[in-house]
Amino acid sequence: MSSTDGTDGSTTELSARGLTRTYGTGAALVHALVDVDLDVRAGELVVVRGRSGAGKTTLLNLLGGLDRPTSGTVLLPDGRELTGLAADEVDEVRRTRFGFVFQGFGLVPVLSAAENVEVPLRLQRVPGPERDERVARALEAVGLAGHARQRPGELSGGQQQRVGIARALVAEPRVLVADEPTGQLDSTTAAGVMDLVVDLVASRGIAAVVATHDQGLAERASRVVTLHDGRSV
Ligand SMILES: Nc1ncnc2c1ncn2[C@@H]1O[C@H](COP(=O)(O)OP(=O)(O)OP(=O)(O)O)[C@@H](O)[C@H]1O
Repeated sequence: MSSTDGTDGSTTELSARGLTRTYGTGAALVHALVDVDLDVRAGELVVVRGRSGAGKTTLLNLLGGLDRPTSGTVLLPDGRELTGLAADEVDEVRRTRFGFVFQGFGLVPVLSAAENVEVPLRLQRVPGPERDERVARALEAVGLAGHARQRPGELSGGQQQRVGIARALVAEPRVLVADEPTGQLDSTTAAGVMDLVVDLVASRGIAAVVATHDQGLAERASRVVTLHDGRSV
């Protein structure tokens, strides 16, 4: 079941209301995120910008169910509140609905590119032959068909992040959450990875939330959210 309340009939994949996250107490209290509302629809690329410490990672972690807000909610299209689910239900939602891409790639160094991409499918207990086929397709989609057997240490930074993107997309998530995915890449390589993200969002109709300082990506976004001291401005 899914709600279709976008003006073009697209599904609202995530709906955040009044998201607030504080850390610490007393004099050490930090207002990392304050009263943020955000809808992310299928086929949309939402870019989150803001200076270091503005709250970008905090927002992405709450949207992706990696952290819980101090107050506020994140609603899923089936009507459930992600922020109100038990830990095992959140894990299930993360496995089946989300793909994550990280600044540091997050690949397992002793596994080949293909084995890294395979991890989410193993977690979902997808049978072996189907896993192989889907991994091959995912690597091909990110332009790495010929690199399946190489380990991360044998790949360039841009290639490693492409493996990270293939891993995020192999289980066909509805939402891609990427926290500064090109933060460790030179500008030319970063542009290639961003092109890939834009293409994949458009061709697969997934929703993407990307925290980045990349001006080029912001210009191609469906929407830009700018955070300042935890507030959307
Ligand atoms: N676990 C934590 N405990 C205490 N304070 C935290 C914690 N995590 C984040 N903060 C604080 O919350 C604020 C927002 O941090 P956040 O990491 O979301 O910012 P950011 O915009 O992602 O920054 P960057 O661009 O440097 O990654 C900062 O003031 C940070 O110091």
